Amino acid sequence: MPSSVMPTTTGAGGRTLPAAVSATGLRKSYGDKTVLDGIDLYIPAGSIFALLGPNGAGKTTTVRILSTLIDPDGGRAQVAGHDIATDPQAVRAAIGVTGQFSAVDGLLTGEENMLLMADLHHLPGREGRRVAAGLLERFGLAEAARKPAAAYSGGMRRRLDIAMTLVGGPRIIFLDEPTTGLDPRSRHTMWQIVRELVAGGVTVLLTTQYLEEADQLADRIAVLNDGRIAAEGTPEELKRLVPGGHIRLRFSDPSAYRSAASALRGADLPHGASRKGDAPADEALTLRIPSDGTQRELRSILDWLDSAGIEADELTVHTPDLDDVFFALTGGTDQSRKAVR
Ligand SMILES: Nc1ncnc2c1ncn2[C@@H]1O[C@H](COP(=O)(O)OP(=O)(O)OP(=O)(O)O)[C@@H](O)[C@H]1O
Repeated sequence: MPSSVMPTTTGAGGRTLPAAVSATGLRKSYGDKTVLDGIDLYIPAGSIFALLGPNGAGKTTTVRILSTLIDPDGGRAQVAGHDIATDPQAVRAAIGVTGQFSAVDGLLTGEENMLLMADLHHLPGREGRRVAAGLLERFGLAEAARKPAAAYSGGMRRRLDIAMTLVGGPRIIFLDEPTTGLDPRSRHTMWQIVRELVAGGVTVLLTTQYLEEADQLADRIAVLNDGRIAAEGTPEELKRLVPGGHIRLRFSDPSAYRSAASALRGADLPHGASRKGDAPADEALTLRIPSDGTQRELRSILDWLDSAGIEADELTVHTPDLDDVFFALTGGTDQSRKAVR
């Protein structure tokens, strides 16, 4: 395939989706330590893809390979339609990368940092100033633009870092742990920034140790563990991989609750739900019916509720959260669970 042709796949409705990033069989070892043991990735243009994994899983190594900072020992990858091995310059021209170690120079002001990037991208002076001012404004840094970046908070530095990445107008952005160490407010601001980037047509590959972050942002998630992709899919698909989903019925009338609970005990529900469905003794008057969360099962449970004359005041579907998935897939201990949160 010529290096300028983007690989494609057939998406929903038979549409052909161009890949912003595609990789097959990426391998990397340091000495006798295998860091990546054959990674395949497919990231459609205009989407957010999260590489989720514990410390040392190989996330940064993957980003460094895809951004041509290091060579893989094996496998192939294309970024923006360019082969990382044969056309690294074109790859670099198409991407922006912000890493765990930021490019921000603390001695320079925010504005000076931006203008330096504009210079690096050979923007003429006036155009450079216009782009810099626009991005500083967009990222809420206009007021602090004349202050040295060393005086910025962690969240401001991270925003400046992304603003600097955007000076060259990249169509694909790699964000390596963009919110590690940020407080909840700054993390939410960063999430909003990522969403806006993608709304503007940019493709984002982000690495994260935070399950909630992947859940909030990503169209698709790959769980990286021990140098391999343990599972890949939409957040909802991943959550369906592990048990723990249920339908919750809440009643306000205690007698309706009691009769529903007794009907449920004798019921023959899908998914073996009936016997376990008689929820905890419950002051909140709720019943839980185990469910895999699929449309088919939900429909049959609703049909059964109708036929049994059960009408709850509230019905909610609970899928297992990514915590459940992550620890099922990575075999994490309580110790690593703490480290990952
Ligand atoms: N240059 C190197 N030399 C030797 N080992 C390395 C090198 N770079 C990475 N490693 C090792 O490769 C493994 C994966 O590292 P990587 O930084 O890709 O993980 P990560 O998933 O990004 O983890 P973290 O969340 O801690 O950043 C680690 O065990 C690390 O020590």
